[in-house]
Amino acid sequence: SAPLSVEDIRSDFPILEREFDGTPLVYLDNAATSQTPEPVVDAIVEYYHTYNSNVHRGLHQLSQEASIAYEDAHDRVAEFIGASGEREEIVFTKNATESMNTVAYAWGLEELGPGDEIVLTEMEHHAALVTWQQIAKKTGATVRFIEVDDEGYLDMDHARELIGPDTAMVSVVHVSNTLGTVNPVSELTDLAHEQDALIFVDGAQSVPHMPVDVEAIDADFFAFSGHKMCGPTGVGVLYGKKHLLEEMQPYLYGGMMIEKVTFEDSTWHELPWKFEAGTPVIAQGIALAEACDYLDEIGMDNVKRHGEALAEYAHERLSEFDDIEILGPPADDRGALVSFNLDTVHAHDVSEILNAHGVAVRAGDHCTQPLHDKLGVPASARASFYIYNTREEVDKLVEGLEDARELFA
Ligand SMILES: Cc1ncc(COP(=O)(O)O)c(CNc2co[nH]c2=O)c1O
Repeated sequence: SAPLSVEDIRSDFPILEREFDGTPLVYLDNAATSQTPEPVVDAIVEYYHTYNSNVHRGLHQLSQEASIAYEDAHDRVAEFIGASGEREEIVFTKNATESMNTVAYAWGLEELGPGDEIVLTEMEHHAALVTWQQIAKKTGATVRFIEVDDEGYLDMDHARELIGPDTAMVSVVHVSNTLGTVNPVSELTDLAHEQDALIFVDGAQSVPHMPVDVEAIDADFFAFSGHKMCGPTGVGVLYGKKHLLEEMQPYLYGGMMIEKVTFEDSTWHELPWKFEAGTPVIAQGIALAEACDYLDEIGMDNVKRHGEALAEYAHERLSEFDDIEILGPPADDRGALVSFNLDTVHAHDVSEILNAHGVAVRAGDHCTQPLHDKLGVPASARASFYIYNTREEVDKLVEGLEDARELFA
């Protein structure tokens, strides 16, 4: 694909023209949520303007149109991540968190028991860590954590030690939303499968930012959110290998997910509808398919290259300060984000002062409290990049930090 034209891309995001009392917005909080391009907004508006209807093949024209668009959106998302099973391997949820809970309840609650082990990493997002921690408490299973080293990499020797015959599930974040570490998910998948364990990959920070081929990785489950990849809030994706989703029982019951209901019992609809109880995320799912088109038009290799280049530049600029501690791997070996702390200034104050410069970063624990505890920091500030950000915006970040330093000197 042709090299990424940031100027052309920015013209698709009117929000980026916002100013606060004359100070232009510099949006660097993309790991929390990305902005939404006009074609995706237009897809939502077109749905509500022209074919809004409930799905599952009502006999009238509107429902037929909405049903086909919603069902086809599953196929489009499958294609985006290399799932050859198409819609049968793609469940639309409301977000990555719900996708992870779906497997934890529909598989974990049924399959796990005392003696079984769930292997996580110390850098997991709460969406995985708390979910598996609580399922372990309900089932008597044990959660274990692969250690993270001082550079923010997984200790793979420890991984090989932990993943063993008692391991039932490995759950690993593909790209850490705090450290920017890109984990070796193919290697971890091999380690899990050697022990007849399953692996769940949290792709919330990878699917939006790089080419992902779930079958090349051979992950059993993969989760991500539409709102981090130019889609709307309200739609997440659970990819699961077809045979696993076939074997799993639903954990949310109601309409749409059934085949036959009697007063005594019920049978379930085919995949993926078995896992989509009630009226689904229709407009959001259709818009997510549009977001896949938008990103593929740019080219995921370009998206990856652009985000990593900005993170590398930010890392280099921040490294000019001897009072800034950067979390995670070196500049040239990370995803599209940089978390850091400015000595003497709490991350929240950094974020406040950056906001006064129009710069939007996230400050806090980024839903990785145990990791921050391990690192010995209560919080961090995080700049995270996407397709519409520029080097000049990184420079604005640095200017804001220089102001923060002076204010708190
Ligand atoms: C690695 C990772 N996993 C799971 C989630 C959950 O996604 P959700 O269900 O759509 O919320 C996030 C969201 N991370 C962040 C959300 O806000 N700031 C963040 O860093 C994430 O970064």
